[in-house]
Amino acid sequence: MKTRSNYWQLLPYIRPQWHNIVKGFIGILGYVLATLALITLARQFASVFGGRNLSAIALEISLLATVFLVRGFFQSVQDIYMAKAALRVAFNLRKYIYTHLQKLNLSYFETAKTGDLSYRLTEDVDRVGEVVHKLFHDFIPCVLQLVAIPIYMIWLNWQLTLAIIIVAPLMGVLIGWFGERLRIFSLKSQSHVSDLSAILTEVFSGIRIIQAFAAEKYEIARFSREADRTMKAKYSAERLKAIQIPIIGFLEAVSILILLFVGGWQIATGNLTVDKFVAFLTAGALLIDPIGHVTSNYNEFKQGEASVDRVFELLAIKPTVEEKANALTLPDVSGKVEYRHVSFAYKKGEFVIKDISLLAMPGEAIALVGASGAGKTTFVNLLPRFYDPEAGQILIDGVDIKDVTLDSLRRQIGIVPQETIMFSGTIAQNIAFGQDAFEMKAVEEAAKIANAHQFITQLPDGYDTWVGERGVNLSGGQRQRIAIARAVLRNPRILILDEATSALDSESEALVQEALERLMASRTVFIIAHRLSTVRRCDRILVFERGQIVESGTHEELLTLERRYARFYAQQFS
Ligand SMILES: Nc1ncnc2c1ncn2[C@@H]1O[C@H](COP(=O)(O)OP(=O)(O)OP(=O)(O)O)[C@@H](O)[C@H]1O
Repeated sequence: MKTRSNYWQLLPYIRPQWHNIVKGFIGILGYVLATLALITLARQFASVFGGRNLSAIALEISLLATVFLVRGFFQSVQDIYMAKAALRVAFNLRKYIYTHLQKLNLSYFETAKTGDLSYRLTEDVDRVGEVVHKLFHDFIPCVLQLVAIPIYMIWLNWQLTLAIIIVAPLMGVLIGWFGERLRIFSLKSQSHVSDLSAILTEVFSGIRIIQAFAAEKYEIARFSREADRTMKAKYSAERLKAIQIPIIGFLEAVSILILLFVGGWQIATGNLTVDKFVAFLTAGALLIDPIGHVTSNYNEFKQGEASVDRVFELLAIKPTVEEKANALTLPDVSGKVEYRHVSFAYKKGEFVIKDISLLAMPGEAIALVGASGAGKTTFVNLLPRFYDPEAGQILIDGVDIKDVTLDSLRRQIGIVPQETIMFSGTIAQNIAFGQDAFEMKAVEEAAKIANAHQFITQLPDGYDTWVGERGVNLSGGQRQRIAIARAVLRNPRILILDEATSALDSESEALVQEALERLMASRTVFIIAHRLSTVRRCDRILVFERGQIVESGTHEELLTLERRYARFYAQQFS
């Protein structure tokens, strides 16, 4: 059971906008006062209307026109400042969530659906912004009118006021009931839409596999099922609104009929003048609009609450790798890496790394070999703190990596992954990834070291060639050399390389290999090695098995041992 609406959590994002909101409120106040002035003028108008005094009528009309103008001016003031406040709330919230997501652990993104995340950051945040806008721009002014106008009406004639508001409690109950049902339908519909968007992201990124497996029909059926659920949930909400509007409309009509009856009766008995009745009717007419708005706002708030819930659900996820409050900046290191009795489990109790100790000296190249699932990737992922170990310590140059800022730690570690991801931008921007300002000369130098300069200069726009989404296609070997250039430019003392397993043509492989060797020179390197040439050339080879290092030594030493590595070598590399 939810006790407190997540809407309250929006308060810290709304508060900084107070100056815009105050300006908007001045607009609202002016607007409500002008509305009350309209009612008074309507009463005066009714009293001069039958009097054949043309100049009095003209004066009243010009006064009415002026009040309408003033009212319009205040409405604009309110519109401008409230829109500004609401858009800023949405902007800040979106930025905050995005920043928060960047801090979450890899493990979160391994299970999260990217389509769903995008939906929450775009559509859901937009809807939250709309709700804030509606609240200040529509709801609060309407509520103010719904308070001010009835007070004025009571002052005019309390019996008539009573007649008009007699159905209000029933209306309130109905609006509340419909609102809650709408919130539930909305939550369902939003979760279906984001599932839909998750399917789309999955499908378009895996379209090759889908076509290769001739799974189009299967995917179309899956998409249709989800689209159908989305449609049904939306239809349920629309059907509910379609029933609600005439019911509320009928209740409004009933209250007007009661008003006409009581008014007619009071005029007949001499307890009410016609001009007062006209003023009263004007006030009643001016109430219809705010009642309609408050009803639809309430529905929108209930629907919007689903988005607010989904947005704050993201913010509630806490990163498990956290920086200490007093974290230090890791100074430039020489590259000595030490693992001390390190154990790690993705799931409680299921250890993937079991009590490993290791000392890597600056400049040492260490190959990690072993069967798939033995824990090699996990082991290296602990170094940049993508995960934190359950037990043990990892030190760089004698400093515990938990004592330093993530930024300063990760800046000292270069990673060349198996699959190079290209971000939308130019080749130069991709090499200088993560830097706003970079020297073109340095980028070119890095590309030269990475054996990438030549193919880049042959591209139509050279270093300015657009890659990534809808950009130029690069081969596997070219992408790898870009990744190497990225690492060269960063110039880290420690390197993590995950050698690509996919076969490159021999020319490309030679170029990549040469680039890697230049990159590795004089750095501490952990390389998940698949190529025999790499393994042999490393200073030390670690053989992983079920989360432990079972053999360690040079290629020759391990071969003479004639144990796992020798078997492995015979199977894999012969
Ligand atoms: N994010 C994760 N969540 C849960 N378990 C995981 C996760 N990543 C890896 N594992 C498990 O941890 C174990 C070690 O995996 P890891 O990827 O480190 O092995 P590896 O030796 O690098 O294998 P490969 O060469 O296939 O990449 C495996 O049993 C794997 O299923």
